[in-house]
Parts: sequence; structure tokens; C-alpha cells
Amino acid sequence: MAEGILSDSAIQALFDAARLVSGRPLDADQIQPASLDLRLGARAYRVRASFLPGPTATVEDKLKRLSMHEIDLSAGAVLETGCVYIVPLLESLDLPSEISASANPKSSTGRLDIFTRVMTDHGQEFDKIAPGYTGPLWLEVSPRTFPIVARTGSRLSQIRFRKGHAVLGEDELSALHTAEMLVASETPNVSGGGIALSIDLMGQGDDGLIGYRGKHHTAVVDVDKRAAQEVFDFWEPLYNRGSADLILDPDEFYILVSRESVHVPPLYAAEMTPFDPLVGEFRVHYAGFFDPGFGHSEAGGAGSRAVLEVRSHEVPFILEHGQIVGRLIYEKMLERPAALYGSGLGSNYQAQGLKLSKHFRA
Ligand SMILES: Nc1ccn([C@H]2C[C@H](O)[C@@H](COP(=O)(O)OP(=O)(O)OP(=O)(O)O)O2)c(=O)n1
Repeated sequence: MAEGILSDSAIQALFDAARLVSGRPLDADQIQPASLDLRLGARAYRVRASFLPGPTATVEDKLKRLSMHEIDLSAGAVLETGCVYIVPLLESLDLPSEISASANPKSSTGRLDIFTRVMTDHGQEFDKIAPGYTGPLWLEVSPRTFPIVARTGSRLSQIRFRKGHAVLGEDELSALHTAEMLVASETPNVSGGGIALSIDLMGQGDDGLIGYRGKHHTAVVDVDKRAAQEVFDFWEPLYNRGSADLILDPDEFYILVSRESVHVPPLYAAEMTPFDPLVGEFRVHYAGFFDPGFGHSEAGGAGSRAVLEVRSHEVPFILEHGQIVGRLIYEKMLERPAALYGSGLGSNYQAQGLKLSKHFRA
């Protein structure tokens, strides 16, 4: 059996065969080169704390006991920071037995520090969908830094479908790097199943901008509105003042950028591992799916950096320029996507440097 990640055309075929079902037609740009964006349904349930259904229960069973309040999302509603909401998704699955899936926040969601995880009935892990799963999908949503406005149809999370297991081993990864230059580094560090990304704290432009720290007690961000907010109402810029380092405060959220540009060739998809306990007491906060074609020069992506959402654990931590902060795992596609990231898909982050989410004016 050929193994790998399903492309845009294969996702469309799942939908056509009613293996992927939605009460509404799919949005025109909902299918991405190697993933499908998931849409919020009609209601959000405010719960006291996050939970997993476990092998004997459905999410609905648990909600009957745990929900404190129901919110109508049809006209949009504010979801507050520090609160946990459970939202049924418009999409549900009836997967063939050889197809599994995994979910992840969209990059725009991670950049807003909105914590999201997908749950399935009887699920014992977040964001993992067992082969052959039949049933609804639910999203846990918890805004961490900014209160948000979301509504039925808002797309916060995405799902990748796969057949079998097609993650590249370290030898294959090194060979692909030699052929295709996956991260622009003369001394690539391949270990732990992935290729390392390090942090850029030298900064950009004359003033040496290295990143942003999220402000507290801000106005709300509407997740469906592009370029609607002023950067400085929500973010404090951070500059390199000579030392090319940054002390991470454990209570703060940072947007930083990788030193290397990243390349995902058309026949591969990548994923940034969210946490590498060997590199320090901080983490790249959200795992990220990297689409086929991201940073690919034929798709207009030469020089695309990875944007990193970073938090420290428990203690303040000094991050230094060039320090490894995450790893990219590469996986084979089952076939080349019909459209690559960046090529006419309304992609927001191709050829990016240090870039906040699309909600802020550039
Ligand atoms: N931590 C991350 C995660 C992803 N990306 C890049 C690689 C992805 O190919 C690209 C787009 O990611 P998503 O599809 O998750 O993002 P959105 O759906 O929000 O953006 P778009 O509308 O551009 O697809 O962003 C990044 O720079 N840093």
C-alpha cells in the first residue's frame, strides 16, 4: 500500500464519497494543499475545565455533565481569555479503515495565542483521529492572550489525512536536505527525527526588530477579519539592543522568527514539533503544519521563514540568537497537490519574514 498524506484532490474525493461530511457546502478555499480547514458549528459550550471523553463516552455525554452555559455562535460571540469552550464542528467523518487523521491549530490561530485541540467521541488523545473513525468532531477553544470574536463557520483548526506512516527517517531526511535544501543552513542539525530550526534574535531593519510580545487587557480580535487591527494596540515590539538575546517571561506570549528559511518541496508536507524538552525550559507553543510548496521558489516562496510562537515554562529563560527552538518533521505526500501553498490560494504567509497573523495591518 502506498503511504503518505492525502492531497487536496484526495480530500475532495473523501468529501465526494461522503467520507467527510458537512451540513454546508465547503468554502471555496477550505481545502488546502495537504489539509482541510475545520469550521465552527452553531454553539459553544463553556466548561470549567478541559477534558477528554475516554473510551466509554462521547463528547456529548461528557458535555451533559460539564457544560455550564451554551453560547449561540450564529451571529458571532466573544470568547474570553482564560476560559475553555467546546464547539461542535460543521465537519464530521466516516473514514475508510486505512485512513487516519491529525489536527492542528491553523497558523493564524497559533499566532493569536488561541489554544485549540480537536476531540473525537471515545478519544483518549487530543488532535489524533483513529483510522476508520466515524462520528462528529469537536473543538476545544481557549483564547490565552486576546479575547476573540468567532462565529459559525470560523476556521481555527485544520486536519490532515494520511494512509499508513510516511515520516522520513533521519537518513532520508538528510538526503532530501542535500537535494532540496530544506532549511537554509550550512550545518543542518538532523536528529530526534527532524531537522532543527533556530531562533533569529539579530533582528530586522535598521532598528533590529526581533519580535513582538502580546499585550494584556486588549480589545477583541475578530478571527474572520483581515488587516482590521493596529499592531501596537495588541503587541509590544521587541528590539535587539546589542546582545541578541531575549529573556522570556513565563507569563508572556512572544512571536519570533526562525533564523533559517524553510522549504517544503511539493511531494512532502512538514510539521514543526511543538516541544523539545532537550532544548530548554521553553517551548514553541503551537505545533504547525507546513504546507507542500511553503518556501518553494516555483510557488513564490524563496526565503520564507517560520514564525514561532514561544512561551517559557515556569521560570524566566534567556533565549540566545541561533539557539535551536524546534524541529521540522517531513512526511511524504501520497501525490503532488493540485495547488501548492502560495500559488493563488490566498495564502497569507508565503515568503514571510517576521509576520504577525493576518488580522493585523502590516
Ligand atoms: N508555526 C508556524 C506554522 C506554520 N507556518 C507557515 C507554514 C504554513 O504552510 C503556513 C500557513 O499555515 P496554515 O495553513 O496553518 O495557516 P493559515 O491557514 O492561518 O494561513 P493561510 O490562510 O495562509 O493558509 O504558515 C509558520 O510560518 N509558522
